Amino acid sequence: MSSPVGGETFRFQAEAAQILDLMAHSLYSNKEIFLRELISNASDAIDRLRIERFSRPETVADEPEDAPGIRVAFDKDAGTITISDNGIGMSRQEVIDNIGTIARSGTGEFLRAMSGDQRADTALIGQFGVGFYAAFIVADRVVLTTRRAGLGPDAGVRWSSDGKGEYTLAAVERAERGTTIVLHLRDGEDDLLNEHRLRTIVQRYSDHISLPIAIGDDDAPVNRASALWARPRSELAESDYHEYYRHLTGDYADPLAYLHAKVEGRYEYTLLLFVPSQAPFDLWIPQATHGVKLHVQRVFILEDTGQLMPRHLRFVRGIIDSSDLPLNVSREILQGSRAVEHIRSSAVRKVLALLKDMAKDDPEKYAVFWKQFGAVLKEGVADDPAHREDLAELLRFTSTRSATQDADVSLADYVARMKDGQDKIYYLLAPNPSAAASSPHLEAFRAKDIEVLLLGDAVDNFVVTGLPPEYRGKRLQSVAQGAPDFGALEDATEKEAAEKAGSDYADLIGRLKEHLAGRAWDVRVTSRLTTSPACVVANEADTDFTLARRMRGTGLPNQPVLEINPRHPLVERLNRGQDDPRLADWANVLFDQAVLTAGARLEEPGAFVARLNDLLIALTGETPASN
Ligand SMILES: Nc1ncnc2c1ncn2[C@@H]1O[C@H](COP(=O)(O)OP(=O)(O)OP(=O)(O)O)[C@@H](O)[C@H]1O
Repeated sequence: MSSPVGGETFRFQAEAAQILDLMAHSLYSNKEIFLRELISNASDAIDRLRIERFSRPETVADEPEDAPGIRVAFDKDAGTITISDNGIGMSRQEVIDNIGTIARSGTGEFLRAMSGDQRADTALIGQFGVGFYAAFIVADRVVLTTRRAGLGPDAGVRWSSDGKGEYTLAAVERAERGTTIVLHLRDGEDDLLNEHRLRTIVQRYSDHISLPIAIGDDDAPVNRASALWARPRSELAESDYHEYYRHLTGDYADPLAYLHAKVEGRYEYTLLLFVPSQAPFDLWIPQATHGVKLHVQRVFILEDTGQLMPRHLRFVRGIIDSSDLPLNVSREILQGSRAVEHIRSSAVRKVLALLKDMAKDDPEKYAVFWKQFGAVLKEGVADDPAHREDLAELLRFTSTRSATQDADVSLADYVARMKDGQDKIYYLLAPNPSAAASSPHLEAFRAKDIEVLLLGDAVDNFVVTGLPPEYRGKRLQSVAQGAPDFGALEDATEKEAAEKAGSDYADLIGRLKEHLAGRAWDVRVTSRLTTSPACVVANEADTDFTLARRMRGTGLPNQPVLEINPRHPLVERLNRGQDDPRLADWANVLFDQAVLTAGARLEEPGAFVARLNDLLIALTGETPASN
C-alpha cells in the first residue's frame, strides 16, 4: 500500500507526554474507550470530507465518490488492530498540528481532573474525550498513515510513535485518501484480537455513529448506523440521549434537559436539542459557532452560526435535521429560507417550553440552569420581542428579600407577594450586586418592607428596557428615578409630614440649588431615605441612573436630582444654620457622598476630599493649612 521515503524525528510537547503517560497507566481499567475515540475521529473525518465536497468542490473533485465507511480489522499473528476511514485525511502539516500537539482547551482541565484523588476514578476517565492518544492505552506502538483528500498519491504521510516522547514522520505513497491507524498491541492485550469482542465494544460505545462500521472482512455494519434522532423516541432511553450528548459535545457531564421532536406537516424536520449543565468556555466569544448542527436527511451539513438558534439560546446543543432543504444548502441559502425560518421559530418555542417546564417541575435544576446561562437568556428580552412575554416568566432576580446572592425570584413570585395596595414592581439597577444591596435608594422600601428587585448584571439594562412596561398589569418602576411614589403604601401622616418638610426646607433647598448649579438638576426633600442624609436619583424624564452610566460611561444621569433626608441630623443642622459660610462646601459634600453611595464615580475626587477635610478641620477648631 505504501512505502516509506525517509523519515524525521520530532519530540512531543510536554503536555502531550503527560497525557501519553496517563493513557498508558491510569486509563487502563477502561481500556475499551480507545476504540470509541478512534472511531469518533474517523466519523468526524468523513463528515468533514462531505462538507468540503459542498463548500469547496473544486479541491476534492478528483476524489472517488465511494461510500463512506469505517473499518476495524485485526491480525492475530501480528498482534495489531487497524482502524481505517475514507474521510478527509491529513496533510503533513495537519499531522504535525493535530497529532503531535495537544493544545486543545480541554487538556488542562483533563490533567487537573486526573490528578489527586480522582486519578483512580475510572468512571470520570471514561467520560472524557481523550482523543487520538487513547490509542496508547492498549498499544505500545501506533502507526498512522494518511493522505489528505485533494492532494496527490505522493502526499501520503506516515506518523509513528511508541508514545514515549518522540514520533517520526515520513513521506509515503498512498493511492487512496483517508486515514489508517495500526495499533501494535501491548503484551497481554490479545483478548482484543477477537471479532466478537470488537463487535461488542463498537456496539457499546459507537452504536450512535451514523456511518457503517465494519469489522474484519465482513462488510455488514455492526452498528445500527442510523442517526439516533431518526429513531422513535419510544425506542430510546434517557441513557441513550445522555451518551449521545456526550459524543456530540465532548462534555463529560450529563445534559440538564433535552427534547426530541419529529415534526411533520408543511415542513418536516427533527429536533434533538440539549441544555448543557455547564457553560462552555466560549459562551462569551462573539464569533463562536452555536451548538446546533444542521443535517439534511441525516447528512451533516454545517454548524449553526445563528440562523437556527438565536444568540440568546446559543447554549443549546444538538441536531436539527430537515427534509426540506437541498443537500448542497449554504449559509446564504439558509438566510432566506422559509423552511429555516419556520424551523427556527419552532425550535425557539420548544426550547422555551422546555425551560418553562424545568422551572415549574424542578426548580433546583432550573437554578443550575439560571446560574450558568441566565445572563445569556436575558439578552433575548431585548433581542427577541416576539418572545419577551415567555422570557419574562423565565427571568430570575435577587431581591431585598433574598437570603443569598443567588437569583431566585421570578416576576411571578414578586407579584404574588406584593403588599396590599402596592401597584408597582420596584427594581434597582446597580453596577453590581453588592452596590445594589447597600444602596440608599432602598432605605424607605426596606423600612416599609416593600420588596425591590436588585438588578446588578450588565445585561439588566436591556432587560428593563426590553420587558413589556407592565407585567401582569403591574408597572415596572425604578427606585432611583423620579420622586418616590409609594402609592397607597404611604399613609396620611407620612404624606402630611412630607408636605410639611417640603415647606420647612424650602429656603435651604433654594440655597442648595444655587450652590449646586450645574451639578444637580434639582434638589428636593425626600421620604425615600431613613438613615442616609442624601441620595441622587434620575429625573423622571431622564434615563435611569445606572442605565445612564452604562450607556454614556459617565457617572451620572443627565438630570441628576439631589434628594435630602429631612430627618437626618446633618440636614436638620444645615436647615438651622443656613447662613453658615461653609454651606457651599456642605452642599457639594452631600452631593458627592450621594454619588459615591450610588456606586458611581466622582468627576473630581480631589475636590471632594479637600472639602471634606476642610469641614473636618473646622469641626476640630483648627485652621486649614494654607497651600
Ligand atoms: N481519522 C482521522 N482523520 C483525519 N483527521 C484526524 C483523524 N484522527 C484525528 N484527526 C485530527 O487530529 C485532531 C486531534 O484528534 P484528537 O482525537 O486527539 O482530538 P479531537 O478529535 O479534536 O477531540 P476529542 O477526540 O477529544 O473530541 C482532530 O481534531 C483531527 O483534526
